[in-house]
Amino acid sequence: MSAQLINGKELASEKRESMKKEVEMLKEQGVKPGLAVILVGQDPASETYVRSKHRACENTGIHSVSIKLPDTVSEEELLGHIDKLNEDDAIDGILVQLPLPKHINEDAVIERISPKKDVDGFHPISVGKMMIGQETFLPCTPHGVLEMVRKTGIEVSGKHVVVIGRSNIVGKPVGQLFLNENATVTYCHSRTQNMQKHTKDADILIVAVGIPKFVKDQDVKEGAVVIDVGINRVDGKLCGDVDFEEVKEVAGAITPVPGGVGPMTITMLLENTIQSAKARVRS
Ligand SMILES: Nc1nc2c(c(=O)[nH]1)N[C@@H](CN(C=O)c1ccc(C(=O)N[C@@H](CCC(=O)O)C(=O)O)cc1)CN2
Repeated sequence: MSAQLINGKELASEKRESMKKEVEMLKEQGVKPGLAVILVGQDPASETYVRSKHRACENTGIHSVSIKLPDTVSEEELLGHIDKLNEDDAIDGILVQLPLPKHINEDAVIERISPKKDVDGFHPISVGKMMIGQETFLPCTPHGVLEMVRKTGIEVSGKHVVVIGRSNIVGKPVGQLFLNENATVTYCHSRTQNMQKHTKDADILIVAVGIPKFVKDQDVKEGAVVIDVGINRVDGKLCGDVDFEEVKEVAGAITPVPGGVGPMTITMLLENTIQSAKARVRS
């Protein structure tokens, strides 16, 4: 393997150690950060992520509350739970695990969360502030990607960042965050013509397309940084959107799956919850 391995698990655990100290300091000021996680239905992957979020809170000293609702729950009942959490002074952050069942309007649910507690950074107010570079909660996966690149000592300013994918929770915001850091950003998606022409020109290639091993060695420039946001289960095994075995021979640095972006997603969620609790201290 020629590429440097960007170890998200290690970076995440370093960050969580310093977060523990921040939480201790907040507690000395009489504030225990609190996170509420709402899970609708029984999707096994979502259940795994929610369990990991609660475990991460517990290990960091953050109070966490779990609300589990059946997949038959009405949108109105779900919104009612959010209303109560918006008013709960012990809760600094609220998140609704996505995806939601089809009968529930995801946008309406996200918009019901108070922007002051929007630790997922998905509310239109948070998204708008991020776009114009104002301080706000940043979406966890995109922020985790930027943090990993920075911590690895990779310069972003002036670099060509190519994002494959344009979802609202990863593709679009990750490009915006890198643009805010003065990168030149290109988005590729299912209608992009001659995608390889773009990916081959990337200094930093971020892949969030949801197709197992979509990016091959011939798609990548020698020495490029490759960030794999994909989490796919193939024959019971986890793999990313990048063909790791091939691409590691060409890239300068690469994230693995598992152990790359995933653990950083949860770490940035903890950071947002602590940021929200600090705002509570100031108010
Ligand atoms: N409300 C939200 N819903 C969803 C988000 C989100 O940020 N907010 N993102 C994803 C799922 N997600 C967090 O919720 C998430 C995905 C993956 C991981 C992770 O640590 N993955 C591990 C592998 C774990 C496994 O499946 O065995 C890894 O990559 O090493 C954490 C969080 C969609 N929904």
